Amino acid sequence: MTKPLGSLGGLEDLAAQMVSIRQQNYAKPLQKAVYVFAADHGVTAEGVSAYPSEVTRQMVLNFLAHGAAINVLAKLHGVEMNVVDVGVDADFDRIDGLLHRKVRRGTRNMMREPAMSREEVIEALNVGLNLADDSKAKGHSLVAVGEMGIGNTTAASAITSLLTRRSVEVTTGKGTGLNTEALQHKRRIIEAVLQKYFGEAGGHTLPDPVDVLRIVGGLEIAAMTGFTLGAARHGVAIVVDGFISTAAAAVAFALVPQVRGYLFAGHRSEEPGHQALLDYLGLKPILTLNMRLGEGTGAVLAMPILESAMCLYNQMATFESAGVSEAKD
Ligand SMILES: Cc1cc2ncn([C@H]3O[C@H](COP(=O)(O)O)[C@@H](O)[C@H]3O)c2cc1C
Ligand SMILES: O=C(O)c1cccnc1
Repeated sequence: MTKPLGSLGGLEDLAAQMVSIRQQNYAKPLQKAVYVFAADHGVTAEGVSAYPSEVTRQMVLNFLAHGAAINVLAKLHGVEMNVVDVGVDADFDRIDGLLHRKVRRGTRNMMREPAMSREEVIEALNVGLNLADDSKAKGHSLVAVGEMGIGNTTAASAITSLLTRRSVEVTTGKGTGLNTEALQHKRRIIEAVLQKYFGEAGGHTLPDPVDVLRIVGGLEIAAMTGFTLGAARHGVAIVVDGFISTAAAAVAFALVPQVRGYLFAGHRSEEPGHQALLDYLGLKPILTLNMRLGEGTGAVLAMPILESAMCLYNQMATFESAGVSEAKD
């Protein structure tokens, strides 16, 4: 193509991965969607978030009223927005525009008992797997995974420590904005949970990934794991967002390593544990904007970059067709 060799840098890597995912369909325009999975967390009873858990319900209503950051970005970039209730602690029975997939009203408090039963975690995984089938049927070819769930950085940090073997100190950050003292408390809670179920330093062998989800995960996290597995199975490119959706993708990768080839990391979150997950997955973030929001915002922001990479690949002239002289040897 009419450019110095390698001059489009990371865009060339993105195009190469996208072509390998899309195979003979690579020249078709991308059809984009974001799935925002929402659920509550029993562990919020331990004081691990700067915000009260009612915010999960309130933000779901805000998504449906188009007022959240993800609504603005999805609209701007032509991305279909889907909001999924997997386990919000509220009754949404008569609300239109929401995908009603509630497994239960929030997880249990992992400090006292496993967050979910075996049946619940399987049901939540199936919510995601089934939505990936629906997404494929709608023709989506590039999907972003986002979430809303007060307390879910605590679940994501516990998952990250168990999968990556990194200390809670390294995998735990301030989430929505804890002060230094509250952050220390959050770390102590996560350490106590890991000690209780997995022994010293999270044990010596890698626990079963589904057990990790069941004990310290979240309903929306399990649904994101299922969605990631399902989209990869259908050969659809997936953009993971921040810390929590990447934790879900890491569980999917621990279950089925082939998932890796379908994943893009939209951005690098400010949550410190995100880097541990990106290292574990071997992913390089497309953007670095010091964001720490979630909802799928970083993933949707990266979609136009992926589209740009594909358009360059598909539309640029070659040296031969444009009559431009190539490099001297
Ligand atoms: C108004 C508001 C909007 C949000 N959108 C995403 N999150 C993000 O913050 C939460 C995780 O942080 P923590 O573990 O500290 O509770 C998740 O809901 C995540 O999506 C939000 C949080 C708030 C308060
Ligand atoms: O990186 C994220 O996704 C994130 C970070 C902090 C709070 N909520 C989400």
